Amino acid sequence: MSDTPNAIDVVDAIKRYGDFTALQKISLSIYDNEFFTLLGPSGCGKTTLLRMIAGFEDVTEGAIFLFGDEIEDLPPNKRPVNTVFQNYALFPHMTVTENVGFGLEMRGRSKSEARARAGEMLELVQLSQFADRKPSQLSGGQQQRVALARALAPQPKVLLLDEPLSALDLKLRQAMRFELKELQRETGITFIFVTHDQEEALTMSDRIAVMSAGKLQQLGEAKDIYERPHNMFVADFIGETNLLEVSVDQIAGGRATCHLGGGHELTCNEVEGVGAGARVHMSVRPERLFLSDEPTESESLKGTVRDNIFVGTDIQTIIDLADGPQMIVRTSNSERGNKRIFDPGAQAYVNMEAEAARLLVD
Ligand SMILES: Nc1ncnc2c1ncn2[C@@H]1O[C@H](COP(=O)(O)OP(=O)(O)OP(=O)(O)O)[C@@H](O)[C@H]1O
Repeated sequence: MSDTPNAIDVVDAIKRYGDFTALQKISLSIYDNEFFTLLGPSGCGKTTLLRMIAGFEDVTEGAIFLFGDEIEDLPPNKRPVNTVFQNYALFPHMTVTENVGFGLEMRGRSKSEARARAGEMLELVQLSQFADRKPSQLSGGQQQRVALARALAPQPKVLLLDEPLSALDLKLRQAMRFELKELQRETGITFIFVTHDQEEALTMSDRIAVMSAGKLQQLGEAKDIYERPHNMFVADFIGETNLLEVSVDQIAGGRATCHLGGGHELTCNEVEGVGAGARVHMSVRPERLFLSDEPTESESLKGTVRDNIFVGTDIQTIIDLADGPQMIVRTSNSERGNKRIFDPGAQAYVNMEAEAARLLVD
């Protein structure tokens, strides 16, 4: 790591509202220039954490540092931080340029300076041709880009984005993901993005903090969180997964030997915190499974195909295991040449490599 201080360090931060603890001793660091996402279901405390960074909420216990300095006593308008909200909050009677320049004038910049900077920002978000329109004459996506331009205009070091895409329809939301990511790269500003949408988080973020019930569940790069979830909550919340209850018999050489309820033996990846004798869940992603009519050299579990569901990009096969619950196998259309699909009622083996099967700490 370089000597550049982290953009944000949250150290043992607790937030209480009366008797209710919204955040339970959260510690995390956000690097400078990073696209960082706080991801979790409604009510998990992501907005609370964002508002504490912005200075709209105080920290009950613990501390938050911005580029190495504690910010406890710094009011929101003195922090080098700006926020983009879900509902844009544009001024309806002002033009696009006036909306973008407004905050600058409030900060004491001259009218002409504010206009010039607004022009640059509108170029950045590719809205120069709409500079003289009123917000009501723009689409939802364009309005959100004006809100972004306005938030970026004062050159914050950190931009906080609170579910900024949730008011947009799906297609626009998907297009805006790339725009936001590009904007972050171009400006080099640290983005802290709040969402409950795991796909949004996976596609945009350098790193993701997964939260639930006021606790940090896991922090890591998107691929890492998807492929190596630490616990049941993360495995279940991010993407789709098969969860099987297993007993751990032995751990050796980075692999765990386990068995299912009916006794069938399986080899899984070893996971820190899980020892021999434990009864835990094993998670395996549906796209890491394949079907065969004979057992293979991989881990093979016998079952009966219940149904095949066509979901556009792939086929979802639901299979009742002889020795356990149902599993879902996903076969992408591009793999259908070399992976078999079985008709409902057929006997088949569900196969997985040991490295795809992951034990979870509950
Ligand atoms: N001012 C407040 N007084 C009391 N409780 C609050 C207050 N603000 C938030 N909470 C509670 O704290 C918890 C976390 O809220 P927060 O808004 O941070 O969740 P969130 O993860 O951002 O959810 P959402 O995605 O629904 O916005 C919730 O249970 C909420 O009801």
